[in-house]
Amino acid sequence: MDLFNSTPDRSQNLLPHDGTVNYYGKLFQQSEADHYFDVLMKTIEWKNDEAFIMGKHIVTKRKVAWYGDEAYSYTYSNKSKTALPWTKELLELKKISEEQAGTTFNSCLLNLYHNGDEGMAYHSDDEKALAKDSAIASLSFGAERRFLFKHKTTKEKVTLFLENGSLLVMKDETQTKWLHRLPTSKKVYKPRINLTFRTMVV
Ligand SMILES: O=C(O)CCC(=O)C(=O)O
Ligand SMILES: [Fe+2]
Repeated sequence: MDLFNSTPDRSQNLLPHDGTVNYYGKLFQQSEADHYFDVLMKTIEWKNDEAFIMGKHIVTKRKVAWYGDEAYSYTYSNKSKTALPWTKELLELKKISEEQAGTTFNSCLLNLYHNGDEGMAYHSDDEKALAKDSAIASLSFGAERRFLFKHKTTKEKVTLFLENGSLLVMKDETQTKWLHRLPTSKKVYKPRINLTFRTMVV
C-alpha cells in the first residue's frame, strides 16, 4: 500500500459481504466540482420533498429533484412524482458515471442538503420501480459529508466520507442486505448536492 497516495483503490469492496460498494474518490478537480455545484444549484428545479406518512403531510428541509430519459412517474409515501427531461450538465454527469461504473442509467434523483442540519435517515433504495440489484452511482458536490452503511441483520457498520466531486458506486446485493444513511452533523455549515443515477424498470 502506498501511504503517500491518497487516491482510493476503486476496486476495493468497502462491504465485508452481501453487496459491493466502491469509492472512486474525487473524479473532478476542485474548480470543476465547484462549477458543477454552481450550475446544478441554479438549473435544477429544486423542491422540498413532500410525503403523507400516517395521515400527516410532511415537508422536508432538504430539497429534491428527479430527472430521467422519459417522464417516468413514480409514487412513494403516497406522493407521485414525474421525472423531468435531462439538462445539459446532468447528461454530462450521467455519461461520466456510466463510463466509470461500466453500466447505463435512465434516471437520477438529486438531493440538496443546505447544511449539516439536513441529512437522510437509514433506508435502502430497493423500491419495486428500480431494477433489482442494479448499480446506483452517487456523485457528491459541495460540503464533505459522512456516509454510513448498516447490515440489515448483523447490524455491522461501514463508514466513509463523500468528498467534493467524488463518486460512490453501490451494486449487487447492497440495497437488499444493507441500509445507508447520511447523518446530520453539527460541524457542516455549507451545502451539498448529491446525485444518484439509477435504473428504473420501464
Ligand atoms: O446524499 C446522499 O449521499 C445519499 C442520498 C440517498 O441515499 C438517496 O437519495 O437515496
Ligand atoms: Fe439512498
